[in-house]
Amino acid sequence: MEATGTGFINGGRYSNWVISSSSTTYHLHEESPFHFGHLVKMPRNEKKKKSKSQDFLPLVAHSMHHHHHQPDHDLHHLNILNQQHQQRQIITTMMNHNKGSLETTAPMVFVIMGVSGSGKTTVGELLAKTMDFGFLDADDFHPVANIEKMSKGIPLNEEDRIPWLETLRDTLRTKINQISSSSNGTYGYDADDDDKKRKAVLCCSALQKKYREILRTADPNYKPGSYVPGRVKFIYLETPIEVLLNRVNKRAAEGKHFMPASLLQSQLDLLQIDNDQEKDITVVDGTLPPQLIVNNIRSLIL
Ligand SMILES: Nc1ncnc2c1ncn2[C@@H]1O[C@H](COP(=O)(O)OP(=O)(O)OP(=O)(O)O)[C@@H](O)[C@H]1O
Ligand SMILES: O=C(O)[C@H](O)[C@@H](O)[C@H](O)[C@H](O)CO
Repeated sequence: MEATGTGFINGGRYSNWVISSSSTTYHLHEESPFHFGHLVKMPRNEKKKKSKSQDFLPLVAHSMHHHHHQPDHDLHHLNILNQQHQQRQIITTMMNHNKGSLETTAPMVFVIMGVSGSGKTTVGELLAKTMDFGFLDADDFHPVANIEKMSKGIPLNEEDRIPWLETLRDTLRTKINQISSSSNGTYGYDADDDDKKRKAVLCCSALQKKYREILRTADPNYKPGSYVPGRVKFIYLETPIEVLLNRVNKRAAEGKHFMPASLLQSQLDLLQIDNDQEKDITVVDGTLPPQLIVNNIRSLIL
């Protein structure tokens, strides 16, 4: 992902900032009467036109707005850290436009996703440890029947997955509500509070777009079907089949995991990534050593 400024930060207002990932380009723009920003995909021809005026000044830009009616909710910032010419990191709190009010949408839950063997647990645990985030493994939320089914080499179907995903959604929602409410309004030290404030990493296959949509709705402000980046963020571990087969065969031979290697193909068949619409998916190279993957995740989205 990289930030390309095609405009300027002007007295706390931004205009024409372009944020792009390899496959998608978004355009932050203003809408009157309030200066809220939201993300819209920029048409390709506009992308070309704009690129002439791109300005790669190394900068730390910070923009904040207060909406005069609801100061607490109308805060929004855009932080852009340009480190080197080629390597830019974006830390951005995206805006949600919801009936005229603004909400901050800093990610609170990071879903590490991908097929079996892509390294979700390995990377997720390391990320959580490094960032001092909480750690959740979706496998721990499967009913016994699902685990038994997979152990027998039978892929789960929709009826098996939906209730499981709904349980995960509810768990994430509790987490998001805890973080939101513990960050303000309380005084004095509460031993539980530190834990409640911690963001979370969830490892979950989340293979299909509709499955991810269930997890997105853990964010109480997420409007289903809108695909506006919210508090749930996805990180996809992209790993080629040869590497996956190697890993799951090795794991099966060691008898370390309930998931047989034979189920990998069924997972690959289901895998669906809609980068065009799903702006909240960050793709990382899953073949690197775990520590490097974690570094990449941190530099891309944290
Ligand atoms: N980046 C990596 N480099 C090398 N080996 C890895 C990497 N990530 C994971 N592995 C190895 O691959 C195997 C699968 O990893 P892991 O259990 O983390 O994957 P997973 O996506 O959580 O799988 P599942 O969905 O089946 O639980 C393990 O043996 C692990 O040690
Ligand atoms: O959706 C699914 O088919 C399952 O969740 C699987 O992805 C397993 O849980 C996981 O891969 C094994 O650890």
